[in-house]
Amino acid sequence: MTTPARPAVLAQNQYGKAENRVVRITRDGDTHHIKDLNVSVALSGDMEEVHYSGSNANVLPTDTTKNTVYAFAKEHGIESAEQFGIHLARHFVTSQEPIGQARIRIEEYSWQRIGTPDKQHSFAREGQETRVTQITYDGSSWQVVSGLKDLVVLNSTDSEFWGYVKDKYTTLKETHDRILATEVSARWRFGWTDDAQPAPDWEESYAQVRRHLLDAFAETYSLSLQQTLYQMGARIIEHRDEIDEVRFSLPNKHHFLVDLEPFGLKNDNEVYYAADRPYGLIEATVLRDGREALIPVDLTNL
Ligand SMILES: O=c1[nH]c(=O)c2[nH]c(=O)[nH]c2[nH]1
Repeated sequence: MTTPARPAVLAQNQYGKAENRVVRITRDGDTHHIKDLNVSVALSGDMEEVHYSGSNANVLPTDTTKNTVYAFAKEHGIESAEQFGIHLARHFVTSQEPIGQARIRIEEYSWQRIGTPDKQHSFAREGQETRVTQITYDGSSWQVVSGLKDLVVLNSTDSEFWGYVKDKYTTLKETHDRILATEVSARWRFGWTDDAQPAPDWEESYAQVRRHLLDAFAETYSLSLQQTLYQMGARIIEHRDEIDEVRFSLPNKHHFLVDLEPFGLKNDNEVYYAADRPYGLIEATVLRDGREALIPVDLTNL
């Protein structure tokens, strides 16, 4: 029997439970460890019928995907966000015939120990960045893209901006000493794609990539945020063999010198107005030479 022609055909589709908030405590005697994740599951595969006719025969309920996240937190623990995402993706693809691909996105919120050394069960939520990862698995090949967002950094000197194009609308004054500040959103893609290769040490990798990124921001004498961006990416590519690609989205958090002359005061790079908008938005990918750029251009969707 041939299927009737349809004027409207189903294209890309995925489904799953988004934003499963899971907190896992591991008790090592009196020393407790905490992992705090927000896990989103998106499954795709042979899902035409549920859309066309409403048959749910191939549909693993999103409620089940939620339960799986919590059950896996108990059964397998959460060694790292990446490892946990890999476990989940492998499970959905290998246990359900109609599911051809799983995408697991995870945000991780970090907690710092507080309290006395004899009581290792109190924590304060760290106000800095959110760690993120996205795991995609199609039954044979992995893609792991990790990163961070909302990491605000500032250099109070060693930043200049001059020598730029000037047309009839240009009013910006050249500067040889300015504040450079940004809220880093970065994603890095691992070269690891195959179960046959040893997987990276995900926790160590995150710590080292973050360190190189921050060191490069702090140590670069900047002639533009674009130059600083490239230095941050290059430092990661040069020091971390497991990473093939880094993408940044860097809002330039402008700090404008306030004119204090009306008050008879000299402003010698001391008092700034921190503008929140509009902001320059500097975005680029830094790639290991010879590799393909695969991280999406728009990081707000990742
Ligand atoms: O680092 C900068 N890059 C720019 O492209 C730019 N444009 C601008 O107005 N200020 C800055 N700063």
